[in-house]
Amino acid sequence: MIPTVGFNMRKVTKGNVTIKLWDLGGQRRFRSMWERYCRGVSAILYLVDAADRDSIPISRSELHELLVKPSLSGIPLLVLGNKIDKSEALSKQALVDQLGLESIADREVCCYMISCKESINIDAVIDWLIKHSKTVK
Ligand SMILES: Nc1nc2c(ncn2[C@@H]2O[C@H](COP(=O)(O)OP(=O)(O)OP(=O)(O)O)[C@@H](O)[C@H]2O)c(=O)[nH]1
Ligand SMILES: [Mg+2]
Repeated sequence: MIPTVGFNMRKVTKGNVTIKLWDLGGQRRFRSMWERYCRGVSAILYLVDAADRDSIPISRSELHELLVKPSLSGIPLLVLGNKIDKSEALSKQALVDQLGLESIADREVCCYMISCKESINIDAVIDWLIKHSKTVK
């Protein structure tokens, strides 16, 4: 698989709900775009590699830097710890602690541990997104 270069847009339909998703590149050179694409959205989904323990401090600072933007205040946040199929993956509690999620007080925050590879908890993610989607005219 190729890392996201810039961004991709996808529409996902479940039942009678269609969700428009922007997949933003995580590489350093794309991070300055995040705020622009998060403005006005129904929810922000922040996906981290829970098995890449060395990168968690950077994920933490980039997340908190994003969330202080006044344009994004109050937007619900779903943090996903991916790759739980790997033995070195952090536990949910360790991820929540290391990302400093408890300190986020200005919005709804939720965290799920998932595996894209083994399709673990993906349904819960889609249900959360549907619950937080806004109806557009
Ligand atoms: N073991 C395991 N590998 C995964 C899982 N999800 C993705 N990968 C692998 O992780 C690598 C990176 O995935 P990508 O989707 O390309 O990367 P990305 O995280 O979107 O990267 P950016 O777009 O740059 O943020 C690929 O080799 C994937 O096959 C998972 O749940 N478990
Ligand atoms: Mg990507």
